[in-house]
Amino acid sequence: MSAEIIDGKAVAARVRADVAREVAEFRAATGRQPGLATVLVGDDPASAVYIGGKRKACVEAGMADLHQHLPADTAQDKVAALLDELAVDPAVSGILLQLPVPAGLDGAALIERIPSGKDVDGLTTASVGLLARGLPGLRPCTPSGIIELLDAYDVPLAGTPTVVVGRSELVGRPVSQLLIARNATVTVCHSHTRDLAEVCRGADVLVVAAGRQAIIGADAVKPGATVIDVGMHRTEQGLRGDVDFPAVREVAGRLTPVPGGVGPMTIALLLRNTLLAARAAAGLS
Ligand SMILES: Nc1nc(=O)c2c([nH]1)NC[C@@H]1CN(c3ccc(C(=O)N[C@@H](CCC(=O)O)C(=O)O)cc3)C=[N+]21
Repeated sequence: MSAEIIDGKAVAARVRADVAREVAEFRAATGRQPGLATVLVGDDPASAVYIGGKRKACVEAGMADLHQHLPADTAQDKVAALLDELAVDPAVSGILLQLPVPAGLDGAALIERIPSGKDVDGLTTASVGLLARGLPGLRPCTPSGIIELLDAYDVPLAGTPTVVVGRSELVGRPVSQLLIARNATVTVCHSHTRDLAEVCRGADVLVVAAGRQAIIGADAVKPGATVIDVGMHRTEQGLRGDVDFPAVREVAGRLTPVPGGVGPMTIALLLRNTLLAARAAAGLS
């Protein structure tokens, strides 16, 4: 039996269409336009491609594209000063500092300049704290995109044995917390985990965000499990994930592809967060 392939592109298109409709309603009700300030420092080609995708999606959703590009050799205090300007600019609903920043800049310190109300990446210490506390706030885009995908396919989470592979700040930790908030029974694995495959085989939902190509093979997947692959590796054969797709496809019940799985959801949830930030700033809920 071959797994059902989870269509992240289709679910993301639905989310984006919903956001576009709600942006139009917001503009009609308030006379204001939500705006996203993407900040790119330097000319890393991969970052330029990602930022391009985010800006295009932003315009398609009816929001203002307030992109800022700084040269790679910009000093820390100059980047900080730009972020401080954006923080108080009423036209800016959300700020996204593209990571990684060039060597020599302290990305973590720069992220902290973003006020939590404009933190559409959900990466500031304030946003992380709100998530940990279960208080309202902007949630990181990739983790919320994963939850949205699971919901779109009616994957039950309450009480479900769920394994997350990876404990990064960007994905592993926050997705674990979102899953706990949905009453999943969550186990977090990482580079120190003993017998990774055996732990993973206990999961009905397996989220793989290890950053290592093909770390999850068929031996690590319970027959019928739902497998979410967050990995992204550029290889000579094309984009690949953290999951050995052809092998796991024969065991899993549902599986996300790379590309076309989690990636498009990240952008869709960034748009949703920008709309939520604009609404909160306008005093709407
Ligand atoms: N502050 C910050 N926030 C981010 O959210 C952030 C970041 N920095 N730095 C880089 C990573 C990467 N990221 C992706 C977004 C969309 C796709 C995406 O749409 N991928 C498509 C295809 C992409 C392709 O073909 O190259 C897919 O998987 O189908 C991928 C990766 C956001 N990131």
